[in-house]
Amino acid sequence: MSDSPVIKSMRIVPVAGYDSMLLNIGGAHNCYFTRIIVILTDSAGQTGVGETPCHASTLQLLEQFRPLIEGSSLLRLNATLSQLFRSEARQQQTSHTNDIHIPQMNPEKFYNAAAAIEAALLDLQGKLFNLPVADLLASGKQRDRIPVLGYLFYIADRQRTNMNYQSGEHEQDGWFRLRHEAAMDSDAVVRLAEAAVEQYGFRDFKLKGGVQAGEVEVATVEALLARFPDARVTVDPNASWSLDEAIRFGKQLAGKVPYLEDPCGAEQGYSGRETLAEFRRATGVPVATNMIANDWRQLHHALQLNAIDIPLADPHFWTMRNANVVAQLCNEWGLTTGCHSNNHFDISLAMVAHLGAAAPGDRQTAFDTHWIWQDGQQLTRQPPQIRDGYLELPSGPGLGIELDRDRVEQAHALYNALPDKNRNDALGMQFLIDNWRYDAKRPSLVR
Ligand SMILES: O=C([O-])C(=O)C[C@H](O)[C@@H](O)C(=O)[O-]
Ligand SMILES: [Mg+2]
Repeated sequence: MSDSPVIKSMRIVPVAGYDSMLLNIGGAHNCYFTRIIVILTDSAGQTGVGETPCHASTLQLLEQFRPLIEGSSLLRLNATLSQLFRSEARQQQTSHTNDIHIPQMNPEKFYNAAAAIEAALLDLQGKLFNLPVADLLASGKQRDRIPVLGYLFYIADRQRTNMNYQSGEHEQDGWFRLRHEAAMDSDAVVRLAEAAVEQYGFRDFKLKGGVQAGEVEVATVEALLARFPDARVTVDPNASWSLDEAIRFGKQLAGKVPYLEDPCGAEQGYSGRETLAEFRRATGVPVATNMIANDWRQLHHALQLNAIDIPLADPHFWTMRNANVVAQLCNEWGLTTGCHSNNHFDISLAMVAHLGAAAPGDRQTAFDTHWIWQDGQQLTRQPPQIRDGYLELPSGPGLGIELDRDRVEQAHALYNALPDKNRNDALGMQFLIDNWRYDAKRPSLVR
């Protein structure tokens, strides 16, 4: 024990990358997305890494946790993380919001910070024991490849903005070119899906909804199903449909989609958990959520109401270990395991791969990942690969990835050069619609 490695230093590195003009209820993704990389170095000279969404308050929290992490024993990871969870910062941030997809309104910075630290510690422990992180999660490694879905978006015309969206014009035809081009109708989204299948072999798709009128988005789902009759296709309108609309669209799609994600939310004095329970009863369509079951207390209420079938436990919102516990509960209680995602680099991709690899049982729906929008901007030497619709678990101990230090420094320099460092999806949207403002109950183009 006295020889066990000790954490010598914690480096907190905000980084930025490029994104397409992807539409959601919160507006249009900026041309830049930001993340935080935590790099721990231990007394044996090993490094462990974690990644999490970036926000100024998350950076502050990570700084606050530095004295707890530096000097801690790697073998006492449980005690260190327990201390973190007992900290005042967590007590102050227990409130959760439905606006989880609008990061500037998301108060879960404690979890974001804890998730990055926990992942980096697990990476180090894995290296110490020569085990993959999946084997350090309570259920242990169950598989080597994880089904993931093609996350499709309507894409706005970047040329209508003066923002620094990348063009992809130097790319050959195919996914890497198309992902930068406007895609505002079903035909264009089907073309995107075709290119994504060609590149990654997906059999599952999710359309990010909450953008156009519900009828239009349902028609896009049907167009995808017509083109890929054997695929599993769903839509996530981020609770922008009313309960009545959700039931109407749910009945239309019943039997055709494996689940609907947050089809409705809080309205007229009823909570999102209550309206989703009514939606399930009325339609029989399974419900996935990343909006109303994001901590133990919310999950408990959601399950008591029979409101959901698939908690999309994102390791960045729960931490990897807690998300694995959710997966264990899903397995024991007849629910389905899934995972939410935002734009991310390949360290998060590895975190998600290990989480999926450790989920027990076979009721696992294809995990979300936004990686296809960032593929090519890796911060590691050999990013995990998506082939044939599966994310392959990297081999090697820990998370199985090796940082590319040059690329990390470049991404850090890009972050430092950004004028506005916190995410604001209203900005791009205002080029499309004057004075556009977020409205939780209206798709972003319905104004
Ligand atoms: O509700 C969800 O699935 C998300 O939060 C995903 C986000 O909407 C993501 O697509 C984004 O960040 O725009
Ligand atoms: Mg969602």
